[in-house]
Amino acid sequence: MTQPGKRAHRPSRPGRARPPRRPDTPERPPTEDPARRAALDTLRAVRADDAYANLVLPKLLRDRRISGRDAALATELTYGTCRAMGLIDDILAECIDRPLSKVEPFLLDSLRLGTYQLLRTRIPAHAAVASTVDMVRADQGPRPTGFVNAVLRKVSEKDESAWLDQLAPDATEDPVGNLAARNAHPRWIARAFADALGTTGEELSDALRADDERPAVHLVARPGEVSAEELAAMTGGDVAPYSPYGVRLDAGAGDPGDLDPVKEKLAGVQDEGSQLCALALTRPEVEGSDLRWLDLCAGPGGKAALLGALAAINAGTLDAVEKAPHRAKLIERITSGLPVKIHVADGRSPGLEVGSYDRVLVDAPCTGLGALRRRPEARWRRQPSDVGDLTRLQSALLTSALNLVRPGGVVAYVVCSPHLAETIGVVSDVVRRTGVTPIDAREYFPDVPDLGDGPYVQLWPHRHGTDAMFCALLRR
Ligand SMILES: C[S@@+](CC[C@H](N)C(=O)[O-])C[C@H]1O[C@@H](n2cnc3c(N)ncnc32)[C@H](O)[C@@H]1O
Repeated sequence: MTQPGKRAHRPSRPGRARPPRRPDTPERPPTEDPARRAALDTLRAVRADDAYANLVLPKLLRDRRISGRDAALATELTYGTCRAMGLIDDILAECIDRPLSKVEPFLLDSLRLGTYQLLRTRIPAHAAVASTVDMVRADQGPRPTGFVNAVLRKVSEKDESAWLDQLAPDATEDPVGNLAARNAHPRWIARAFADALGTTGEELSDALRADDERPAVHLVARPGEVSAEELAAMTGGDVAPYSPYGVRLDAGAGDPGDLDPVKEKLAGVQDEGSQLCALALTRPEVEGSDLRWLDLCAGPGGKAALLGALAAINAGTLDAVEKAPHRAKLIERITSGLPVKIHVADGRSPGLEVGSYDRVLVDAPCTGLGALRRRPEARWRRQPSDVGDLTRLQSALLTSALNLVRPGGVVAYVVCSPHLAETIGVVSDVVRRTGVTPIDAREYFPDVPDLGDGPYVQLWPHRHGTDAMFCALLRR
């Protein structure tokens, strides 16, 4: 299944044909099977409109007033199907005698949802098949129901482990391909993880498994507003192990946007790894002034809000640069009341005073391979060809940051990816070209274990329970 060149790992996207509109509108809860209907409609939006499941589904659940067990089931089915999409398609391809690209798109969405239920849930096979057939009949009439029924019955003849025994590459000949298949990851991403970890053994398996699990929600307490302990008490969460502002909630804790402290802007939703990388920028000593901070890629503003609150406490300011105007608006909303000035500009030439900042954050655009667990469909959408353009942009942004920071000041280069080209590759190249000095970043992640040999820090879900954030600290 995941052998190189044997089959593309991107799930089939058979066109954008839209199914006939159903009589239900998003404002009226569907009468039958609201959970599966919400999951199916989200899968359709992900396929047809390149939508993000974690944006579409919560809105759809709210609009249709779906809550409780139905909401939990819809979430499990949607995110689970998205995460396992490549594996599901490889299995479906074994059960259908024409290419998946020739299967009517709406039927393929339904088959994917049915297959996920058969493989990875405790829903009885007859219920998984019957509920899928019912939805197909309700949408498309009786004609395709025989086909759907027959395909799902074939899928149900084996469990996931038996399918993997048939489809996964041999573990001895291709350990990376085998682990990729067994943890529903594209092979190139498993390879990138293996390269960053320096192993194709057990730790790679742990990393891929952790990446396939639904993550805990992390909150950040706004410095100066509320402490992590108070936030934990308000939300029923646990104080996070490493960030002094962090709180962790259970993976199934519902929509964190509904929590009062988040609504009242006492707290935000932010991975603990992101908090640690933003804090690492503020921790190395700088001689002299320490009042002017810059965030060069600031949208949507999570780190800018944390840095802005810390700058406020120190009577400093933060300039926040963002290229996309709509994302600059999000920074405006999240940092209102803080000493943050927003510039809609290209960070490569933002028109700011050269050599004038004490600390600069470059939280560069990246593949996001470090946050795949939070974006269920992303692993199948990203392509290896994305990496080259991104590393060129990352290098240019880091070079610009080094130009904007004053001598003796600090730059933090951060990406949410463990891909070596985006991490050590970019930083080593810029260090070589500019002659700046890397600082041992591990010192500024106090009490965080398993940080390797330095000087850069790579966090991991399986080691730290955070996204796989990378952080390099450089002194000009
Ligand atoms: C990884 S995100 C930053 C996340 C942000 N720091 C946070 O914590 O919320 C990268 C951001 O850089 C922006 N961006 C992309 N190219 C840029 C450029 N040339 N100059 C400035 N910003 C850019 C993207 O629009 C995106 O908002």
